[in-house]
Amino acid sequence: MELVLEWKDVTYTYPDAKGAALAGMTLRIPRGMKTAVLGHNGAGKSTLFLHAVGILKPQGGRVLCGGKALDYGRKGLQELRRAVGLVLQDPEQQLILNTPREDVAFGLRSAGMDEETIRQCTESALERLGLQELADRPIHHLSLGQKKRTALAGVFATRPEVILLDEPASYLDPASEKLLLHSIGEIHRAGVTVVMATHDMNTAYSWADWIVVLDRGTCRMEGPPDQVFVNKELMEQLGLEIPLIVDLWESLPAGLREGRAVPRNKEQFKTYLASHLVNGGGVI
Ligand SMILES: Nc1ncnc2c1ncn2[C@@H]1O[C@H](COP(=O)(O)OP(=O)(O)OP(=O)(O)O)[C@@H](O)[C@H]1O
Repeated sequence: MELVLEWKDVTYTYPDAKGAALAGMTLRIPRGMKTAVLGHNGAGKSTLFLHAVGILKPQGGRVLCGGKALDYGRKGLQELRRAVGLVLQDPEQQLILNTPREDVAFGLRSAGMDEETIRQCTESALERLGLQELADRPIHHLSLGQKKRTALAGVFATRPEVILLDEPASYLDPASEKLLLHSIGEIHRAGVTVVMATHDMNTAYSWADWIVVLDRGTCRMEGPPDQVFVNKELMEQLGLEIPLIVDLWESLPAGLREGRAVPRNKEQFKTYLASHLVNGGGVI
């Protein structure tokens, strides 16, 4: 498993804070996978991300990108920010210019690209995220979901190896969340490793290939979703919900489940039920 990012025993305490935000954080993000970072409020998700882009520097331990320890010199940080993009939870903190087209181009200009490349990369990012029709609309006229997709387009346009999304779906209605998840899928299909902090266990289970579970500044579990979520005891201990699909699956008689992987999404579950249950519950 090739790793794109790694935290090794990282500790960090904010100035004036009582306890450590990261208290010996050791975790791995595999290259190319869709990773969900789970954990309660205050578990350390945002602090983890701020370390990945070098905004915060470990007080103990190390952060690695592509197998190399981060270099906090000016050049090292410039390189790191080309490799790792961060999309903040609140797009208002990320969007600077007046329209999506101007804002996406601004990020590329800051990265020192020539005007023709800026134009091409801007158009391609807007198209990939389905924003062409909104490209020249004033940003303050966009909905929250559209602003979030614009912020994502700005980060994606610079073509980082990995994009970290800090609770991207927060405050979105289901339709806007679906659109945003589609956009995130497009970015992953374009070859970017995508890492998403989320409180939504159902989305994490269906969406992610790799799950990390944080608790009080440490990583308590990492692995594929079907291995992580079957550890009911730990999930309960951490007060995290079991995804509905896993819960329903486990309520089926053991004989029906034996030797089968837990369905990953509603469609797989429905297909399974349709082929195994007939006439109001009889088992074929
Ligand atoms: N700027 C800060 N100054 C002091 N303490 C902070 C600061 N930012 C975060 N903390 C503390 O560090 C710990 C980890 O916070 P962090 O924001 O990383 O958690 P989180 O998992 O992202 O939480 P949430 O789900 O609420 O966004 C918490 O105890 C929090 O109160």
